[in-house]
Amino acid sequence: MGFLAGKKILITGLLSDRSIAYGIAQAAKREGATLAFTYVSENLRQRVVDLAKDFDTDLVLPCDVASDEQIAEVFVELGKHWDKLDGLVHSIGFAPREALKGDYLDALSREAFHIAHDISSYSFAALAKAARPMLSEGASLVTMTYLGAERAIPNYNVMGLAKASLEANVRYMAAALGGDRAIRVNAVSAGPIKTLAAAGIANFSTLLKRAADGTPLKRNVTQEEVGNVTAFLLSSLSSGMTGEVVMVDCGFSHGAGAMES
Ligand SMILES: NC(=O)c1ccc[n+]([C@@H]2O[C@H](COP(=O)([O-])OP(=O)(O)OC[C@H]3O[C@@H](n4cnc5c(N)ncnc54)[C@H](O)[C@@H]3O)[C@@H](O)[C@H]2O)c1
Ligand SMILES: Cc1c(CN(C)C(=O)CCc2cnc3c(c2)CCC(=O)N3)oc2ccccc12
Repeated sequence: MGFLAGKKILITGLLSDRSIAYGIAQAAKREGATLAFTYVSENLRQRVVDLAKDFDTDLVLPCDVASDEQIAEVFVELGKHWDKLDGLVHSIGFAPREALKGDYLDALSREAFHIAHDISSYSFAALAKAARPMLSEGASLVTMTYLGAERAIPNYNVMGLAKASLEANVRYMAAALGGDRAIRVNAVSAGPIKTLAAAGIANFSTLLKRAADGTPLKRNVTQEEVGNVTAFLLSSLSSGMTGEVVMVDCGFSHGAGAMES
């Protein structure tokens, strides 16, 4: 019997088999959870339906988090299949590509700031607001953040501000939901991983190598490892944790190597 046996969990952000959401789904399925997924746009539906087959589910719903209607519709539709939701995984981040390269101020615009915060931070609270009526006693919400929230990492730029906002969101959502059915809210801060969101980022391979060399474990973290910690945060094994950001980065952020980078 896995430690997520009988849990009904909605996972957003599944795009490929390299997605962090894919690693999360693998761990959650292994631990006995029943899964549902969302996809951002119609052209990606079949791709996500096919990926969802790896997790024995055909519950795959459209959700562009820029749309309040689509967010609301997710939980109306989900409510037709599940009477309660035990877990929600927010694995969504986006800023206009041109904002993630070069000098922070040169790359910054009001629109890039707005989009990054809307899609990468507000969306987590928006999903929680819409899910709230169907969340079970002891339900757990988890989002994905990055060290760029705390440190000025070259090129991460306005995404760092959005992740800082997301981490504050975790604390305020935990405060709002804790007294209400003991619903918990936490974040996993993952080290760099070569996913589609990382593709096309200038010098990403250098960043990966530097991260591996700079960590106590001398390697990069994997989707599976992020998935295992996320599954733990989704389960009652983490019942004493809420409002927390957990580093899953092979020790990079606390290791001596971080000073050299
Ligand atoms: N890859 C890394 O190095 C890394 C490290 C730490 C944190 N993260 C975070 O992990 C999360 C998942 O990213 P990933 O690395 O798995 O890449 P990914 O490209 O596999 O996933 C990103 C997801 O965001 C979704 N998305 C983008 N805009 C959206 C919108 N408007 N509505 C709904 N969904 C939207 C995409 O469809 C995709 O599924 C992101 O929050 C990212 O910031 C990634
Ligand atoms: C690590 C790291 C990542 C991975 N990571 C933690 C992320 O959070 C990915 C963020 C991201 C957000 N928006 C977009 C893209 C990536 C690329 C495609 C696009 O058009 N928009 O992205 C970086 C960008 C610059 C520097 C480091 C990194």
